Amino acid sequence: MDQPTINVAEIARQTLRQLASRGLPPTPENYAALFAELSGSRPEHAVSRAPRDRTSEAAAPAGLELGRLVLDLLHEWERSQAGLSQLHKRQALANLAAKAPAMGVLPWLASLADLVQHWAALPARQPLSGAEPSEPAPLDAAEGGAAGAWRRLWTQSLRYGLLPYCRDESIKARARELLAASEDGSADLDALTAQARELWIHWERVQEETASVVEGLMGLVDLMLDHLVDWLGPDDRAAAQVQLIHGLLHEALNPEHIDRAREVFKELVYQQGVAKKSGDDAREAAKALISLVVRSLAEFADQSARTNESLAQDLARLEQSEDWDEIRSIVQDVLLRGRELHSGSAALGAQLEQARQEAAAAQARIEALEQELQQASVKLQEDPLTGALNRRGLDQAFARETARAARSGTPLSVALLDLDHFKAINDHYGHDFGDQVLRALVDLSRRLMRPTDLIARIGGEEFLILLPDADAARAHRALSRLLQAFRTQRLTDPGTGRRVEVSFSAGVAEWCVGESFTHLYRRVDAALLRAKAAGRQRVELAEP
Ligand SMILES: Nc1nc2c(ncn2[C@@H]2O[C@H](COP(=O)(O)OP(=O)(O)OP(=O)(O)O)[C@@H](O)[C@H]2O)c(=O)[nH]1
Repeated sequence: MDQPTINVAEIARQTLRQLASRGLPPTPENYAALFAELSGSRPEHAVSRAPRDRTSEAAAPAGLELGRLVLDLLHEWERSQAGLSQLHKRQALANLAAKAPAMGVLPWLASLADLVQHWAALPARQPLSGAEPSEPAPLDAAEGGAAGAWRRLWTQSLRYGLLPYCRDESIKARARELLAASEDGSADLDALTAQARELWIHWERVQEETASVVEGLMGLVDLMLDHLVDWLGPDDRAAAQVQLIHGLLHEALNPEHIDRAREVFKELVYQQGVAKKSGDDAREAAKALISLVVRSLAEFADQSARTNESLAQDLARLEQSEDWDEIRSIVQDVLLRGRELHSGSAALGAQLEQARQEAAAAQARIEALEQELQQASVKLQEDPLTGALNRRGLDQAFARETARAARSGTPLSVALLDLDHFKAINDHYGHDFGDQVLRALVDLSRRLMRPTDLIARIGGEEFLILLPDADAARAHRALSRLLQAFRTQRLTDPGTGRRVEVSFSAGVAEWCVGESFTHLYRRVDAALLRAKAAGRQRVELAEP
């Protein structure tokens, strides 16, 4: 026979009505018993007809005591069991709740009791190493919850923000450990916090160590560079390069400066290598020449000693000889020895001349090599379009000139120039004409300014001029003259043949002893900006 379909919600409503109409206390036991009665299932508990009192709960039938169950559930919910995450617990309860409508209250409560019993049977989770032995505060790992979002944020920060940048293996290992623990949804929050705290303390210590290593290395580099200048001797160029490296490393320790310092150093090492090779070659050639001369002189002396001895014998023979034929033969011998001596010295002369020529050729080769090196080094420092110094050349010139100015106590000024409306000139007359303007400025500055002044192209249409032995006022006058000449020079429009007037704006500053290039540039750039803002075609003095 078919079982009638039970409407659980309707029975639940009827149960509540019955509880009220029978005047029963609304205890879970009474509700469960009445529910069973109405639904036709076997009543597990007798309905307590007495008004609710404290003893009635204690007297609830064995097997399922709701109060106990609730307390146990609470306890197990808060406890951290080994191998059981909060997420698992939440899911288990959610699953059970979903089954409630189909199960009936008592079987459902029995399942809940089973579940709680299962949790209670699990041993407590061990706290993570380093954690304080305190009551664990579980991490709420529910995927959609705020705690879950925080956990994801935290683990992502560790994974993508910290781990890839850990150079120190010990930090990396600790961060990995912490990441693994954080990703395990069952991790205890207090333990994680303690572990994270340890990581940051360790991180701080490693950073401090790294900083002190860098500081120590910088001290060492300083010491080495100082002594390098002494070791290199009176080589102005090399000393300027060393000074440049020094300055670069002291301005700001960033990869760009370190790269530039490394390049300058490589060039210095190369130049010193070539200089040493040239020195070695010259020494070898001189040694060969001297040894040849000594050998030849010894041979000559030997030969002349032998000749002298023979001559002495001939003379003795001559003094004693009375026979004309013998005398004639002695004279012939003497003449022969004289010729031998002469030809020996002539051969020696030829040998010496050949050795001299070889030494001269070696010397010429060395000079040519040095000249090539010099030219290659100059090319490396030149802007190919205008022939002005490039940034690299300027760095070296700045190091050299500031060293010279500091040594001699003479002033040094710089001017920063920027062509006016150069974009419009390019757009209107074409890029080739623009290039011509750039070259014209460099040529003019070389013709008009002192031979010791140096012009460098440091940007598209930006130039920097170094003016040794010029204070700010003098530099200002020099730049104003250059501007005037630049504006009035003949530059013709390639299309119409008409004269085109071009100009520049400039800032001028006098270098203060010890001032870095960056600082000086900032001052002179501010003056240039003022010149632009004031209408262009002018030279402005920088603030001290
Ligand atoms: N012909 C040529 N033009 C260059 C070169 N390098 C940079 N330029 C141009 O220089 C122009 C610089 O323009 P802007 O920075 O706007 O400056 P500007 O037009 O001179 O304006 P102001 O400086 O404010 O007077 C750009 O059009 C660049 O294309 C180069 O080597 N040759």
